Amino acid sequence: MPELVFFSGTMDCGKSTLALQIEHNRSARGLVGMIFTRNDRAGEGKLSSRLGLVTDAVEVGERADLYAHLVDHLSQGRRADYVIADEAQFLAPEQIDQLARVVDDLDLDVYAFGITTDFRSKLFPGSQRLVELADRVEVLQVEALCWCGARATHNARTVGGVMVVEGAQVVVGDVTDSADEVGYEVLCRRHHRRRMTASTARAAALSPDVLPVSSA
Ligand SMILES: Nc1ncnc2c1ncn2[C@@H]1O[C@H](COP(=O)(O)OP(=O)(O)O)[C@@H](O)[C@H]1O
Ligand SMILES: Cc1cn([C@H]2C[C@H](O)[C@@H](COP(=O)(O)O)O2)c(=O)[nH]c1=O
Repeated sequence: MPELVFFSGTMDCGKSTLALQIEHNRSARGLVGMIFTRNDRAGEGKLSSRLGLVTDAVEVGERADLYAHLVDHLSQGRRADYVIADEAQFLAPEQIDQLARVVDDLDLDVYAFGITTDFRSKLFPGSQRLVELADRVEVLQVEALCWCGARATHNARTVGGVMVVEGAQVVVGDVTDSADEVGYEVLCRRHHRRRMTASTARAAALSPDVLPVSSA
């Protein structure tokens, strides 16, 4: 039975790498994938991993109909044996419904990859719809780690290493600690709640005046 699978995790946990591996293994056996993405850091129409691999992909516009795109593609006599959708958190809920229809009506497996929650730990609308509709939600096995060593479960947005909690939901960026630009850092829930990034923790450790963090 074809499935809609949502591979979810924090930033930097290997989602795009896994997407590229799935693509590689299937294409090595002669299968042809339809690869969708939206707002990849490497630029329009790219699916890229931090390990340096990159492949071409169809850039999904805000109003694109993914089901119609596949029907058009197939009715032109072109092949698609499975579908990959990276950065799926950026898709609209209707586009996730279209992916579910691809599974049910076109009998294709759809593998969607994305972060579940934003920098405020709120669900992205696309990810919410995936959790609602997916046959399976898979958490990636390679753990991203918080600076404290615990499993990272949350994404923080930073400016100069300092966590911010206000701003637009979508700001394309990387897990970097840049002085002025927006960056991201993965944290465990405890340190996300306390707004404690690696650099604020370092600063606190160096300050003799700091009191232990309360349990509040
Ligand atoms: N230099 C490196 N050596 C080994 N692994 C790396 C290196 N750089 C990144 N990685 C791995 O790649 C992962 C990020 O992969 P990527 O597919 O870009 O993540 P995601 O799509 O989830 O944001 C990191 O968690 C790490 O496991
Ligand atoms: C937390 C969060 C992230 N983003 C952006 C930043 C990146 O461009 C992508 C995630 O890509 P990755 O391959 O999973 O690292 O999402 C955002 O726009 N808003 C956020 O709150």
